[in-house]
Amino acid sequence: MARTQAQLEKEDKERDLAFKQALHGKTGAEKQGFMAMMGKDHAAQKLAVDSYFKHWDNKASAEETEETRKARRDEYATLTRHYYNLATDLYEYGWAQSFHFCRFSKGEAFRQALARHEHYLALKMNLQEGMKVLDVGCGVGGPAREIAKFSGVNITGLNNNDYQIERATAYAQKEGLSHQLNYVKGDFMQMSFPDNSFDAVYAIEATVHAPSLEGIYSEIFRVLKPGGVFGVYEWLMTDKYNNDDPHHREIRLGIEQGDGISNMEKIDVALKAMKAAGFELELNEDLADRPDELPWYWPLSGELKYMQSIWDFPTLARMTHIGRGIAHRFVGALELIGIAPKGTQKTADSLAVAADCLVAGGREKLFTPMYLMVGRKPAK
Ligand SMILES: CC(C)=CCC[C@@H](C)[C@H]1CC[C@H]2C3=C(CC[C@]12C)[C@@]1(C)CC[C@H](O)C[C@@H]1CC3
Repeated sequence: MARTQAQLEKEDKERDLAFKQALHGKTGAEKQGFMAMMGKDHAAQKLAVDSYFKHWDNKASAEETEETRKARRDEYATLTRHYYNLATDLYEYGWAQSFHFCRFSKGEAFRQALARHEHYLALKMNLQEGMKVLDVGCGVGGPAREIAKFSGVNITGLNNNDYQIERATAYAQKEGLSHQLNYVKGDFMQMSFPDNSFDAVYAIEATVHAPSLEGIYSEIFRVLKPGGVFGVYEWLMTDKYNNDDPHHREIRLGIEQGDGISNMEKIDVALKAMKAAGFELELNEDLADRPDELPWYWPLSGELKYMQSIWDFPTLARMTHIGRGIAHRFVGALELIGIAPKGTQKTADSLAVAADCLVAGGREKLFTPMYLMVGRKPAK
């Protein structure tokens, strides 16, 4: 079916900052994970919940229409911003400060594996000390801090969510990395940076939030200096994904709704988008296809037999069905008595659906969160 191009949403940075202040108050720099979740403004949280879930409630994959999907793409920026308004604390509580998946090696601790995935991208992009680098969709800055330490580069983190920027800024300060890192609020489809600004740009599991891959890759191409390099871990449906198969569609929609994604594409679309944007593709590989003994999705599958370090138990236990069940019911009870804001359990349950669909997508090889592409902007 022919697709109408998504409109870009009009930015309003003052409105977004005021909303961040209203919803998150002082939780941004002062509270962590679970405690931060309890400190939200209830009315503002309701607005974020309604604004996010209006795109998903009563819209099952079997009845999904192109109009429904277009409405999500048209509101990609608001949809993603509110998703992270709702999900950031849960991510930090139940995962880490690096919001991405990774490959796992035997004997390797969870955080070490996350960091290795970040180092691997820096290596493949050949990042060198002193380079001016852009991190597109930087989350709370876990990867930027690691890559800044690993490669000695200076990184600008771009993010459309003020709450994440506040947290990323506080973490950078705490780790004494403020001289190498700075954060900018903005929509990655319409960046405020001039043409030819950066030596390198990377995006770790972030550009999937764009309404169009060609749109985001073209914008990245624009801000890269000639000869500059772009490296990305992309979330994509594989060639095995069949859009006419109801089971496949259910998995894709489950991932999209629980992960704030307006439109997830297949591998061939991403490859064409890189070319159309003007990149010379130097590397493309689905890292999920490597014959690893420990699959990338295992922490979400709750298979603790794969755990490599006993010190990981407190984090990994939270991701199991039991761990999730206890935490989600607990926040549900707090919601009932008015301590947690309304919608906390709904958000957590939606993440749990996403987790199951991510695992199913991984097991059935329908989905990858680590399609690696490295492209270069021609020097002339
Ligand atoms: C959304 C994108 C593009 C990237 C984020 C990838 C992952 C870091 C997240 C995807 C699903 C998330 C879930 C959790 C943490 C972060 C993810 C793995 C939880 C484990 C957080 C704690 C909750 O109780 C359950 C969540 C399940 C999904």
